[in-house]
Amino acid sequence: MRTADLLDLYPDLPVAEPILRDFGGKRAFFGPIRTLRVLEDNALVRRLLETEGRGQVLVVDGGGSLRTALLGGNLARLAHENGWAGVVVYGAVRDTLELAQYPIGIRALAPCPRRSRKEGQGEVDVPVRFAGVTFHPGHWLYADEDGLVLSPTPL
Ligand SMILES: O=C([O-])CC(=O)C(=O)O
Repeated sequence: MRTADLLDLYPDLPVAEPILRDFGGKRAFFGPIRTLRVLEDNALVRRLLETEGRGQVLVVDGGGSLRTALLGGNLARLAHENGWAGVVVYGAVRDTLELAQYPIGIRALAPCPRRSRKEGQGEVDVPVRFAGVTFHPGHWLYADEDGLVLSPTPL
């Protein structure tokens, strides 16, 4: 269902502030949320995307840093191959031409050509907050051209 229709039905659903740009090959996507909190280190992003996605959406709180890219073409291909519905990054991505070729949702603040560290620092499946909303692991995310909506249950 379109996010606008969801909001007509459920006007109180949390809507993220429109600060994220669309980089993926699929503009509308949805799924249950997994989360990560990292800072300029994307080893955990790879570790999660290496697992079966089963239609989930990985939400990465990168602290809003635009100094390094947390996702690029290789990780986007991995996400697609492993069945993730999308990746939402509060931070930067790179290889943007390649990202647009994979039929998954990808949202991020901006592009940045510099790679991230690979140390594996960060937290997995903790509630993360950005764009004025809190993303809880296990809650559902619905995204399309109009916005990004959250729900504690599938709609
Ligand atoms: O490996 C990285 O740090 C990110 C990247 O460029 C890719 O996913 O291709």
